[in-house]
Amino acid sequence: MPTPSLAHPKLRFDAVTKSFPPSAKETCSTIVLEHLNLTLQNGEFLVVVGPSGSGKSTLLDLAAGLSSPTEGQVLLDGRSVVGPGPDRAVVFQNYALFPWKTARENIVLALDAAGIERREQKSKADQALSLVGLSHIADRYPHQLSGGMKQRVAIARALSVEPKVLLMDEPFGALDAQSRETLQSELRSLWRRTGMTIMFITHDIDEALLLGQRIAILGASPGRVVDVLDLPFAADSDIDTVRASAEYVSLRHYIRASLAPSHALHRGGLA
Ligand SMILES: Nc1ncnc2c1ncn2[C@@H]1O[C@H](COP(=O)(O)OP(=O)(O)OP(=O)(O)O)[C@@H](O)[C@H]1O
Repeated sequence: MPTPSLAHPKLRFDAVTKSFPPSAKETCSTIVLEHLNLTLQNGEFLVVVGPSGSGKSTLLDLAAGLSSPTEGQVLLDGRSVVGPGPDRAVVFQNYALFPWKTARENIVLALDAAGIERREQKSKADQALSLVGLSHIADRYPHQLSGGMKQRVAIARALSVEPKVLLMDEPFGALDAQSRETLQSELRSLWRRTGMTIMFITHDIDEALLLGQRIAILGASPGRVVDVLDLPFAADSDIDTVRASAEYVSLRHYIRASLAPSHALHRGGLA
């Protein structure tokens, strides 16, 4: 019998609809995602872009098991996701580090929650910090770290439990341009080294083009996948060369047009 990881995609949204019940002043439910299909293969780096309110975070929460679909299902290795688990780690925009714990202790907490034996926790935390180049700040508290360092600790914490899938919700959104660029290139090289499956949410088109292998474009009201683009850039290409290429410029135009409120998708007619 084939193993599930060979027989199934790593992560699959199968005809997923998500609606929220009406609040006290509303009469109708809000349908956020409707019959959405999306697949991530093992080891793939997929970026999801979409206008504000199109349901990107809702989609990521479903993959994380933080909420459940109203209809359809989310499958990890062919099995229905029924809640959070150490096989999926989430990195949010706001770091979510405990301020009274050092960088290492923040990671140890996650390892403890994932059921890693106590005697292995420190070495695993140190390994994860080393992966993101932060071995030297293991004993510092979050207030002693820059925004970029805090986000690296959050990424190290996510990686420490060796998840099958890394789910990232605008992880670099709060950073200055330079830290953002540095972390983008570090994430890309981490992905190449680890072969992890990554689902990354952003509304920054350049970030999407520079990071992903594929980009899924969500449309709004209700959210659905309007297009999935395969990116032609090699994983180890030089960023400046990619940015200057005609393909990059053309794809950027296309995605911008797709995200505009009255998007007219004329892919063939792009400059
Ligand atoms: N718990 C909830 N109850 C009701 N509506 C919700 C809930 N969570 C999200 N929504 C609605 O779902 C829609 C999609 O929200 P979501 O945060 O997924 O969008 P997004 O694409 O990530 O937006 P942004 O880019 O602005 O972060 C929004 O209209 C939001 O108001």
